[in-house]
Amino acid sequence: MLQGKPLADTMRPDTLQDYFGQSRAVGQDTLLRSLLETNEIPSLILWGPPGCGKTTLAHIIANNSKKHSIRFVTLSATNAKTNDVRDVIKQAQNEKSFFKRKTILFIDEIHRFNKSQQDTFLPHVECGTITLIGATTENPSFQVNAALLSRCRVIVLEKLPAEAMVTILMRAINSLGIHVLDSSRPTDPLSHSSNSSSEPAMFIEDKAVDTLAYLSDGDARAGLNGLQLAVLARLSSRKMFCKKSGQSYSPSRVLITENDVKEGLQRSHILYDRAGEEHYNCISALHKSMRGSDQNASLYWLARMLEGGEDPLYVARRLVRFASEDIGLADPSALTQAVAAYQGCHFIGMPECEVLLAQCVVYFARAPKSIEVYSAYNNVKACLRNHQGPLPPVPLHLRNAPTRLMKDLGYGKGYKYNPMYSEPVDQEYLPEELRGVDFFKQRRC
Ligand SMILES: Nc1ncnc2c1ncn2[C@@H]1O[C@H](COP(=O)(O)OP(=O)(O)OP(=O)(O)O)[C@@H](O)[C@H]1O
Repeated sequence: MLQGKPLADTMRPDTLQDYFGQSRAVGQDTLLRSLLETNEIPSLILWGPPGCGKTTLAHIIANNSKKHSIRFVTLSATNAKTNDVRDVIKQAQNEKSFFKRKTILFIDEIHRFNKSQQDTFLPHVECGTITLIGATTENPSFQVNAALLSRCRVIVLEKLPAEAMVTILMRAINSLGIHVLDSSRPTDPLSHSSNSSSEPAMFIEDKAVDTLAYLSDGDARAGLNGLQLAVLARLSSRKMFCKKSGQSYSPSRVLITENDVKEGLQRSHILYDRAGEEHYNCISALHKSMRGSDQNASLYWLARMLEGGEDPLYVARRLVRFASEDIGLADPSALTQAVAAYQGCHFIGMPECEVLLAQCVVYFARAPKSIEVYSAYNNVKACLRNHQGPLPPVPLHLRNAPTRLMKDLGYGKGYKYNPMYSEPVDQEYLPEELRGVDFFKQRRC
C-alpha cells in the first residue's frame, strides 16, 4: 500500500463522514451541507490553502452525484486547453438535451485559466448546462472573472486545525495497521507480542503524530506524505540492517519516532507558499507590525517569510518603501538603512543576509514614524487627478530662459535668486490658481 500511490490519494475520503475540520464551510448546520445532502449542487468556487481538502470535497460531491446519475467531469487548469473545455460543454449540452442528465464540471486550480478562458464557461453556467466547481488557492476576487464569480457561491476552506489533522493522520495510521505508543505509559515496543507474519509490526510514538499534525500546518497532504516518508524510511533501514548484518532475519518490529516524521516533512514547503496568497498576507503582516512598532511581531513575520524560502531581495525592496512611506522624515536615515540592507542582501545572499534584514526590521519597528511626506504627496497626486481642464502653466518667472526668444517672451523675468537675498524672499512658486494651497494640511485641493 505504501509503495505505490501517495498515501494522501489512497486515504482521500469518499463521504462527508470522513471529511474532517472545515466545520464553517460544511459543518452540520451549514447551507452547503444541506445542499450536498439533497444533492442540489450550486456552482461553487472552493478557495483555500494547499491540502486543506478542496479536491477532496469535489471528490465527495462527485461520488454523491454519480449515485444520482449526474455526470461529473474533472479538468485541471494546469494542463487543459480551451478546446478541452469546449468539448466538455458540447458533451454536457448533448447529455442535457437527449438524456436530461446534468453535468458538474470540476476545474482544479481554476486561477490558472486566464480571463478569456474563464469566459468560455460563463454562458453555460448561466443557462445551467454545467454546474461549475472551481478550486483555487488564490483569492478569487483577483483570479476569477467578476461575472463568473457572481454566479458561483464562494466556499472558504481553512487550514485544517491540528485536531482535525490528528484525526486524519490516525485514520491513515489505523488503515496501515500501525500501533500508537502511549508516551504516558512507557513500554518497550520490542516487548509487544511477537508477530508471526513476515511483515514487521509497526509502531509510532504518539508525540510523533502530534508533531506531524502541528508541523504540517493545516495541509493534510503534507502530513500524510510526511507519515508515508517516515514509514518508508524506517522500513528501508530495516532492510539495510539485514543486508549489512548478513542476518537472514530482520527486526520484527519497527518504531517510527518524532525525529523520523520531522525528517519526513520538508518544512519550508509546508509553511509558506511563495507565489500565493500567503506571500501577500505575510508581507502585509510584516509591514503592519513595523508600522505598529511591534518588534516581536515584525521579526516573527520576517522569519516566517525567510524560513519559508521568500526571496530576501523582495523583502528588502519592501523595506525601502517602508522607510519612506512610514518613517519618512521622522528618521531620514531609515532610507539609508533600507538601501544598505538591500545591497547587503544582494552581496551575500541567504542565509547570511537574514540578520541584515532582521536588523533593519527591528530598526524600523523601533523608529519614530511620520507619514507627513507620504500623505502630502498623495494630496498633490489627488490635486492633479481632480483638476478640471488643462493644467495651469508654469509661472513665467520660474522658467529657464536659455535663448533670446524665451527671454523676450518673459521667461525667467522677475525671478528672485534666493542666495542673493539675506532676508527670506517673497516669491510664488506654485501656479497662480493654487496660491496658498498647503498639501501638508489638507487632504484635497
Ligand atoms: N478535510 C479533510 N478530511 C480528510 N482528509 C483530508 C481533508 N482534506 C484533505 N485531506 C487529505 O489530504 C489529501 C489532499 O487534499 P486535497 O487534494 O483535497 O487538497 P486540496 O485543498 O485540493 O489541495 P491543492 O490545492 O494542493 O490541490 C486528500 O487526498 C486527503 O487524503
